[in-house]
Parts: sequence; structure tokens; C-alpha cells
Amino acid sequence: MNQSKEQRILNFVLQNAVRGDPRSVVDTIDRYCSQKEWAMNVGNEKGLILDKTVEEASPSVALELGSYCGYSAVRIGRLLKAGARLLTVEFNPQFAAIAKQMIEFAGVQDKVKLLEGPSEEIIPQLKKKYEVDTLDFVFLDHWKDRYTPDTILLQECNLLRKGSVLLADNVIFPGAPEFLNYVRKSPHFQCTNYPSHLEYMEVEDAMEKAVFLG
Ligand SMILES: O=c1[nH]cnc2c(O)cc(-c3ccc(F)cc3)cc12
Ligand SMILES: [Mg+2]
Repeated sequence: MNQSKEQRILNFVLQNAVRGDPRSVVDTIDRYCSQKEWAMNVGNEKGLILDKTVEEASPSVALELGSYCGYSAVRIGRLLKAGARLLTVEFNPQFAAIAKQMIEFAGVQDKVKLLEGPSEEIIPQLKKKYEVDTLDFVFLDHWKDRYTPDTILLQECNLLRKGSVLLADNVIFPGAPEFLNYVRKSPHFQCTNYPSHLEYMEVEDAMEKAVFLG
């Protein structure tokens, strides 16, 4: 049975990155996906926007929707302060298995917990099952058609507080026009757009930051 692309990415990391060094894992994935096989990691250009947003938010509890191979979970995990944690949600079992191994190899497994399942099922469980009070930071990088319903669900579950930061990938390509419309029109969000490019390509993309106003 020939390997999946995601397994090839993990193998390349296991053979070429430094165990316990998140930066080397991130750089090695970027090297593979820019030189060998394109993959939907947030990448280094948008990754820098992610880094700055996480550092500014300095979250105690962060949520990621869409783990994929674990690239951004490692990228966020390496920036978390002592005692802070990231919950990352992945519904595809094959991707979840790869991401778990990537997180462990990078050495961020004490800060990052992968939750396997659909976001619409996991979000309502965060308070009771995962002992979350409110979320300080949310990275939306799963399926564009879930961005708006999941943002509404986060509010309905009282998981956002004044100042909670949402950051959404791919709002230009593949595009999340309905989400942009929703957050920009809502009186409950203060939005900022960060133009960038699709990972590993010269295609226009952007990230949208939406700060919850309560
Ligand atoms: O489905 C996606 N989830 C999260 N992030 C993505 C992402 O950054 C890029 C893409 C993508 C981009 C170009 C293309 F031709 C096909 C897929 C998909 C996702
Ligand atoms: Mg993306």
C-alpha cells in the first residue's frame, strides 16, 4: 500500500529535523512542501502573521480548528508561555495520526493536545470535558464552510470573552467570503485583514483577525 503524502512529510521530518526542536520541524516541513510536494500547511509567510498574532495575544488557552499534519500546532505550541495549552481539532483520522506524531517529535506534546473529531461536536464539549473556561486565541484553518457556523457555535457555548482573538487562514484563497461578511458586519467583532500569499505559491491569499468585543 503506497504511502500518503502526509506520511511522506512526516517521514521527511523524522529523518531530517532535530527531535525536540519545533523550529527545525517547521523549517523541514516548509523545505519539503516547497521543494517536493505542495501541502496545505499555513507555511512560513502566513506563519509569521500567525506568530505575531499569537505573541500579541499571549494566550493561556488556545484552540486550533484543522490540525492537518501538525505544522501550525507546532508553530503555535513553541510560542506558548509556561502552563499555557493548545487544543487542536482534526476530524480526518489519517491526518490526526500524523499530527500527533509530528507534535510529539517536535517536543510540544505537554502543551498541545490533539482532539480527533468534527469541530461541531468537539466545541460544545470544551467546557465540561476539556475544562476550558474561555478561549484566548482561536486559529481557524479547517474547512471554509465551517468558519462561520463554528464562530457562531463558539459564541453560543460562551467560549469567547472580551478580547478573544480569532485568526482565520485562507480568507482569499480558497476563500471564506461568507465568514468575512459575517465578522465584518457583526458589532461583536473588530476585524483586521492581513494580505499574504497561499503557502508555497505566488497566489494571493490573506488572513483575517477578528477580536471579540463581548
Ligand atoms: O482545506 C483547507 N483547509 C485549511 N487550509 C487550507 C489551505 O491553506 C489551502 C487549501 C488549498 C489551497 C489551494 C488549492 F488548490 C487547494 C487547497 C485548502 C485548505
Ligand atoms: Mg490553511
